[in-house]
Amino acid sequence: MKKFSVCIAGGGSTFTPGIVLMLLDNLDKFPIRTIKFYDNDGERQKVIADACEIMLKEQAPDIDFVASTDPEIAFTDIDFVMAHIRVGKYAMREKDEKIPLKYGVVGQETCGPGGIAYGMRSIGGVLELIEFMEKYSPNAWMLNYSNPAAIVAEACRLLKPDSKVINICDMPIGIEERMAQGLGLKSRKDMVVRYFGLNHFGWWTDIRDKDGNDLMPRLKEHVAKYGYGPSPEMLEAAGESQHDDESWKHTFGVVKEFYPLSPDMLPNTYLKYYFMADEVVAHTDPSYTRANMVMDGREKHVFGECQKIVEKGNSEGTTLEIDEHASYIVDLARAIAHNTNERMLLIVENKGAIANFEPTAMVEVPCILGSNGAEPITQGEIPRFQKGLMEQQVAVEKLVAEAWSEKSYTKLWQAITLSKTVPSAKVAKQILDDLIEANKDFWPELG
Ligand SMILES: NC(=O)c1ccc[n+]([C@@H]2O[C@H](COP(=O)([O-])OP(=O)(O)OC[C@H]3O[C@@H](n4cnc5c(N)ncnc54)[C@H](O)[C@@H]3O)[C@@H](O)[C@H]2O)c1
Ligand SMILES: O=P(O)(O)OC[C@H]1O[C@H](O[C@H]2[C@H](O)[C@@H](O)[C@@H](O)O[C@@H]2CO)[C@H](O)[C@@H](O)[C@@H]1O
Ligand SMILES: [Mn+2]
Repeated sequence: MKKFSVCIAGGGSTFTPGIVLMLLDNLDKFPIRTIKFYDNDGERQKVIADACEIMLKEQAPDIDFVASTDPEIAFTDIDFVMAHIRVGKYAMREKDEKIPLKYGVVGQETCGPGGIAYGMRSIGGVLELIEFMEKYSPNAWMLNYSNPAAIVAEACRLLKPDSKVINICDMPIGIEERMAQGLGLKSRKDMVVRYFGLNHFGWWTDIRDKDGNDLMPRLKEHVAKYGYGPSPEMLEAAGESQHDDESWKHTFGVVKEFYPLSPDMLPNTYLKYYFMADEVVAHTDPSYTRANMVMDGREKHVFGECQKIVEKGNSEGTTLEIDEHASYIVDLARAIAHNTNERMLLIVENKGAIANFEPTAMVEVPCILGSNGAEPITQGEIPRFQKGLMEQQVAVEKLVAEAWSEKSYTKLWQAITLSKTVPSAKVAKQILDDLIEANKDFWPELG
């Protein structure tokens, strides 16, 4: 089998070690000859890279490894770029979350004004990665999961329409893993799903097993009681091994509050930021947001473990784990490399997949993925409620991409005003003006 060369862009990400371990665990399905890391922060990347180099030597000494801040070194002779950058890092995520909260508005990484601010930083970073890939490895594909994926995907459509980029989010995958567990299935892959929406803004309409049996009634019964959280029986059987993070536990469980709003479908968790905005704000500590939790939790853990590996010179006893959940990245790469025609939820241009929705919207729908890229599977017409919500949200996402490209203050003000999370144009302007000040090193100057 051909061996592939992979560049992980955002080598210094907290997700990099888990993804490297996952790639090592899948070498039989996706053989690798080279792994390169690219990051524009060499110091941050070095901690992760030095530890990963040790783990690679232990488990797969034949794989060449390079970590660099030089795009020519990192992007030359590459088959796949796996992109997970965070432009502005956690310091800017913290501002994205805290500035809207000052005005009583949801402060979140990808939803509302925080997601818009992050989008205005990410667009330039991701487009630059595409340019590096196309310059140094023109036949390569980019598998992008840098957030905010909805806005990044729209910017790719608008500004790099012919580039070989696949945009994907792991949230439906994470939720489907929980559904499968609840149903007692071995894997989420034992389910065939129909789903429609925008990224972090969608609904499952049909879920069946491989024999075509309808699984929705059992899932609905569970979600009505526990959201995507575990039932008491599941908790007892699994101990606390589910997702241990309190904040995620809450996000999965709280779905039961808004599921009855449209009980014919199963909603994505992040709809809580739109349907429960007031409660989310009321329950958020504006001086200690999710960014603080992640810096104190995942970032400290991953960087601490990497430092220990480097000091000891081996990975014995490390608590770094294979990110099983990220194996969808191998499925993606294999689908393109081996034309597996796998069915996956991807973020693609609508072009009629949702019949009664804007053809140029970047929607999240099941697709068949092969060596020519993604072919969306038609989801038919969607109801007025979801259509109305999605029309508002897609306009926000398109206005952000246009505001970045045209350097337009007015379009960005319109985008923030239009977000369902924001109460008025006046509040939108106050938030925008604070965000401009905080982002002056990252955003284009707006006129
Ligand atoms: N799509 C999904 O479902 C999904 C799931 C999980 C994480 N993510 C995304 O993955 C990314 C990484 O998350 P994290 O929490 O590990 O962040 P992180 O801050 O730990 O890592 C991001 C890395 O990107 C680097 N970086 C920033 N700008 C860059 C640029 N222009 N060029 C090259 N490198 C750059 C940073 O230096 C940093 O090392 C984020 O965008 C996050 O939102 C997406
Ligand atoms: O607040 P963070 O940094 O922990 O997570 C933000 C990301 O959350 C999503 O990924 C989740 C996934 O949905 C869930 O099932 C679980 O496994 O954790 C993941 C994050 O650790 C989301 O899809 C991303 O886009 C967010 O960036
Ligand atoms: Mn996501």
